[in-house]
Amino acid sequence: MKNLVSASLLGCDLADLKNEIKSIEKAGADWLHCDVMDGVFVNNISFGTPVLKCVRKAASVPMDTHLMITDPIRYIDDYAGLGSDNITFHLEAASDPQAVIDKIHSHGISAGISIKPGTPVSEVKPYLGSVDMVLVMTVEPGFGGQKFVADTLEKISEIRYLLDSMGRSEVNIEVDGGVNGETVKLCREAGANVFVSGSYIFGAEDRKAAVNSLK
Ligand SMILES: O=C(CO)[C@@H](O)[C@H](O)COP(=O)(O)O
Repeated sequence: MKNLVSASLLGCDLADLKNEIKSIEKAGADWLHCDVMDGVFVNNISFGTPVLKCVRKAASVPMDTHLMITDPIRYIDDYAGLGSDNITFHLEAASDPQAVIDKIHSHGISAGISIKPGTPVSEVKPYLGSVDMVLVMTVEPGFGGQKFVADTLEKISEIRYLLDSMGRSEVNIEVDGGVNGETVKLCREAGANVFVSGSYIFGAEDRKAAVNSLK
């Protein structure tokens, strides 16, 4: 399975967004990871539709939208409509996760489901047959620059095992939080193939080398 790097815009200089997008695309990022936070599901507020519309115009690579918001079904039409290629929502934030997956799919785009470090695999298992990606948070969602939580590796292996047993090996497993040149190896060994990175790649002197080290 191909390794992909999804650059988290939360780690860039937001006052220079267009140039930052161009720079990280030139460095080889495969996707742009856009963290939408509502200050309720997580203790932080980031950006929303007005900013992502501008990101879509400035970017050439797929937009990987990560909704860290309560009751995400309310906003699927908006984030699909502005040009997201994938929308990932949190299992913990949705009263009917299957309805959210179906709504994302009704727009003809990829659907991801995410779990926080404390959420067991058993809770996401019922949805493994219908999602295109599982995002395992490797930090508590809300802030960039945190330390990788190694306990999450076991969950990645378990999800990869379940997907393989179901004949769904093509489903991506994405990891997000504290991903760098070292922790990426552990994630890959456990079965992840999409690596979200903010501070490690945007903070690097040589962004191309940093992106390559993740691939
Ligand atoms: O979703 C989040 C945080 O909630 C992430 O996408 C972070 O933005 C990743 O940042 P680093 O840990 O790579 O600095």
